[in-house]
Amino acid sequence: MSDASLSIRNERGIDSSYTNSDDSGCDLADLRVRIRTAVEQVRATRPLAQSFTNFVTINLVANAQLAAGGAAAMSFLPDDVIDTAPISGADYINVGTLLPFYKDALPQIARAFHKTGHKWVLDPVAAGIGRTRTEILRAFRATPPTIVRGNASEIIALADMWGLSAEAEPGNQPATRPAGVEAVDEVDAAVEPARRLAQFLAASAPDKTAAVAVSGKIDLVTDGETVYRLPGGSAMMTKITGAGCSLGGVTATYLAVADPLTAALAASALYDRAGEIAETQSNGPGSFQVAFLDALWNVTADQVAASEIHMF
Ligand SMILES: Nc1ncnc2c1ncn2[C@@H]1O[C@H](COP(=O)(O)OP(=O)(O)OP(=O)(O)O)[C@@H](O)[C@H]1O
Ligand SMILES: Cc1ncsc1CCO
Ligand SMILES: [Mg+2]
Repeated sequence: MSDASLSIRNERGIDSSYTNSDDSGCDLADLRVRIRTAVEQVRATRPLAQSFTNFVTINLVANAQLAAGGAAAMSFLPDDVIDTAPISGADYINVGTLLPFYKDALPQIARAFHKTGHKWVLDPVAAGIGRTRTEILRAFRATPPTIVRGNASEIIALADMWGLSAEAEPGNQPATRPAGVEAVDEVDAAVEPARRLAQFLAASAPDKTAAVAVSGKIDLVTDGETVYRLPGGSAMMTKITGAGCSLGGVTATYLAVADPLTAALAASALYDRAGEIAETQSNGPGSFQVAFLDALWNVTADQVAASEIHMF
């Protein structure tokens, strides 16, 4: 694994330092093609990505999926979700606000997805908090998602919970947990947990591919082998609720048309570019959210694909 930093100037001139060769001869050039194709394909084919998500941000998740060019459907009933799965390119499950019946409903849905090899994205919101959430997240270990997307503390807590940290055993209390839904850890602290989680997910996937995405000031995406860092976005994204949740929903939208690594990178890059554009066109959290949805719609596939990506 090389620690050579490979950064490419994007169209907005955010970064101009090349500390490695250019994209030629490395996977990054190919990844950029895959990212651009995923963005274009979503806009051309409007894939459905169904969501079972929290009540706080459900509207933003659906609107962001539509603004990215996809289609949305929200449901909380296992029979609904399982019946719709065949026409949903990938599903999104977010455990932010739980009700008692979810303890049976969510593992039932995950088992059905596992049986059919249906792709899904997990957002382990508030991982480590509460017995019910912990039971649900532990149950997913036997029927894992294709992508896990969360903030650093959630990724660390989930890896601990699944016994994937060097010191952890399944069932032990996680070493860290978020403060409510907010991270208390830096993205860099989640590199190893994210890599181990991605390796675990890939080993259970029918085609042996998976990804983990950790959001923050600099996003991190890994397929278990290579770690990618994507800087950018806007601090205003933390002043609206659901930037992360809707990023998970849009990741599922891209997963409907792309492999897990491409889907996670495309969603992160799309959010970074849209956040930057929205910041220049808004005047506070309310107008930022509106400008952000517009930017998700208007940002070009080339802008997303040209994003600054560092590969480690
Ligand atoms: N300080 C920051 N500067 C720039 N972009 C940021 C910053 N913090 C987060 N982001 C971006 O905001 C989006 C959401 O990430 P965040 O880590 O806030 O998710 P989250 O904690 O799961 O959010 P939520 O649970 O409120 O939906 C990502 O696209 C990320 O890149
Ligand atoms: C604020 C909040 N509370 C439960 S879920 C959620 C959305 C951000 O994760
Ligand atoms: Mg979150």
